[in-house]
Amino acid sequence: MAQYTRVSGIVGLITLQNPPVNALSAAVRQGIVDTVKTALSDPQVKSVVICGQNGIFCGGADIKEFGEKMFGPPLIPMMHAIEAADKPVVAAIEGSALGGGLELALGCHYRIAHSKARLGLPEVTLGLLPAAGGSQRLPRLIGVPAALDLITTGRHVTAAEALQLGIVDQVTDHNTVDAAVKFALTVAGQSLDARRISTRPCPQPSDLDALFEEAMQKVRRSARGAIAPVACVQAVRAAATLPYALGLEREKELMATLFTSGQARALQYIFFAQRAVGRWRMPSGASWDTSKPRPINKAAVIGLGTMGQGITVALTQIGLSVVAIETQEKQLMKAKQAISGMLERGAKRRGVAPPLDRVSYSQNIQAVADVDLVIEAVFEDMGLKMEVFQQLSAVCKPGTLLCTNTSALDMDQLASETPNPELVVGMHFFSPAHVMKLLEVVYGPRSSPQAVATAMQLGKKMGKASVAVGNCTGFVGNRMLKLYTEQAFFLLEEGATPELVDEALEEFGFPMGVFRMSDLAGLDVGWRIRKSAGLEEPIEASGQSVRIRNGCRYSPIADLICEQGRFGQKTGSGWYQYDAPGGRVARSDPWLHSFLAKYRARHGLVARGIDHQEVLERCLYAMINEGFRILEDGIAAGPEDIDVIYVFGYGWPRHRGGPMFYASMVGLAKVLERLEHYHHAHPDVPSLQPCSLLKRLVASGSPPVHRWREVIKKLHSQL
Ligand SMILES: C[C@H](O)[C@H](C)C(=O)SCCNC(=O)CCNC(=O)[C@H](O)C(C)(C)COP(=O)([O-])OP(=O)([O-])OC[C@H]1O[C@@H](n2cnc3c(N)ncnc32)[C@H](O)[C@@H]1OP(=O)([O-])[O-]
Repeated sequence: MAQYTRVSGIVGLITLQNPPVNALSAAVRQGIVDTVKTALSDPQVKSVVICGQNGIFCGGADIKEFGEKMFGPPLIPMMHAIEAADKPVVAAIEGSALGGGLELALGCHYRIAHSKARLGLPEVTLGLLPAAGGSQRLPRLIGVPAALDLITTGRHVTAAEALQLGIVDQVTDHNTVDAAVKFALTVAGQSLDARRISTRPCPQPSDLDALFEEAMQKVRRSARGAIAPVACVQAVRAAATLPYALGLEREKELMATLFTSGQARALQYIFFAQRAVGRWRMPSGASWDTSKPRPINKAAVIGLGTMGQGITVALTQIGLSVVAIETQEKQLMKAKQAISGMLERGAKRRGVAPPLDRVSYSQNIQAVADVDLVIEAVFEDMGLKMEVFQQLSAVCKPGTLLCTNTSALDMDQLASETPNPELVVGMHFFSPAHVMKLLEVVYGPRSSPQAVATAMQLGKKMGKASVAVGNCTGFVGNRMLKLYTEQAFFLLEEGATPELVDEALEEFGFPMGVFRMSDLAGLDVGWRIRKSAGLEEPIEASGQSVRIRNGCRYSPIADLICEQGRFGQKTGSGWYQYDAPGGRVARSDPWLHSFLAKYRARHGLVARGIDHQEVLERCLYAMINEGFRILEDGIAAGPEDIDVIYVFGYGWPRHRGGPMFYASMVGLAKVLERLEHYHHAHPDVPSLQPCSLLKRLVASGSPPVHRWREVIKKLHSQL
């Protein structure tokens, strides 16, 4: 829908109306076509202004229409009609002008933006490219290098940067529509030839081939198998080498290769999943729209190790006053320096003053008496954490929310240490806490919906992808990761090498394979968790094989190399070799290969050929199977929760949508068949036994992923 009015006597004002972001749905496109025609044929009108309702210009094409049959006027002729107009058309940009929204503005003759506006062509983040002339007009307006940067990254630019790049003609701090109407009055009757961007020649970079070669190498390196960034480079190249009309044809061709691709569907699924997880629901029925968060003005962080420091920075950067507690003086001094450094660097990037005065430091837990929320981030030891929660219960004012950053321990056991377990939730950050986007908000059986609502809102304010999950060992992310890693260890026993496993996973799109990631994180972390889970080597006298734990197959390989002091990068060797402790470059290690050969010989294991397909099926399907168990247990409310956790916290390649979406793309029947195949081959590995929810979904015809919540709900209602 688009509304037409005449203002200031001679200016036709067209207002896009499609809340919340004025997306270019079929109805909006029809509205634009009609109102532009009205304005151009209205003799009284000398110039036109296009703006958006509710302080936002336009969020682009309507992504919700992508899966459906397209109807209504197409975008490109609509943009051409505006550009070809014989009256100046001015875009009044407030809030956002993104994707088709910016392309609409590029079809106009002038662009006025509010100083807080954000502009960009983020189509690549949806597995697409700017397909309404944007890949042809933007290079003509701002040059090839700048256009390549914006189109291949999809990043949003501020109004100030848009002015500097030449995307907009004016920036205002006042009412943008008024400014645009005033501007439209001044350009009425002026020639528009030079303002029609598509008619301009594209500025030619000095060495075009070298520039595009470098751009293509750059996107191929960072894309990790994503196809849209490559197509974006090809589209911009068309702008630099072809006349506009032929370039537009090329843009259309390339878009056709992307539009129906699995990657585009995966990326658009994640776009909506990221928004869906904000509409959280607990098994009790309490949910985001029935639970009011508490206001949080002052917070505290207990324990200033790496995680505590990052959490302090994340809280301070959103304007909270933070009390940072560390009992060890030396560590406190070290942390103070690190936190100040992170705050200064963050402030410099945002061009603001560093909020150092918002953090106060103390060794005395009494200092948290007047805060609204506490996040405990001390060493991962239950005894120590229980002590801290006892102290907090004694010190904190009534109603203070007590949160733990534990990554695997039972947060409900900690709640038992307080008189108000309803005020206890987990806030599981990922390292570095002020950078990583994921936050698992963990609720126990006694956590109040208000406590969950407060933690979720705080997460959103910190710019986190916050996901509400139930309390269990490892919550969602680490619980699934355990099965992924376990299969990788079994594959080593059966003949694989760390290199082969990592190669397969990195080819799939993970930034790092399981063994390189483990060397980065430190093998001792996993070793400590396995020990605290009682998985130490059985007493020889027990006669139990070292490769059996609790009656199930177990691989002690990682424990054995930890016993050698090989903890990964930090010790200079782990699954790979490094030049020195702290080295970053992983090199194959002959010692480890001979260790594996001796290990297999000692346990009578015969190495066999293992290909990439088996690595993916074993590691990913075991993880996915556990994902179905998590849904069955109600620990996660829907597949979107699991997929957002893996994409934003565990490096799952975004263009593959997340483990559960990937399973739906592969086909649930295929995943079930392969799991049954591997479980038959490895009956002593219960995690390979297909989950009943998976079987139920296959039996009910493998419904699409967005319909799984219904099946799960029905399942839970029958339980
Ligand atoms: C031809 C052309 O070349 C091509 C092919 C294209 O143009 S492809 C499209 C390119 N455009 C984009 O990539 C921009 C995508 N949107 C955003 O980045 C953000 O939304 C925002 C604009 C910066 C606002 O952020 P926000 O934080 O204030 O609100 P929100 O929670 O994100 O969004 C509020 C609600 O609006 C929904 N929504 C947002 N953008 C939408 C869009 N383009 N289409 C449909 N729905 C959209 C969103 O799902 C949510 O719904 P619900 O969850 O409430 O039901």
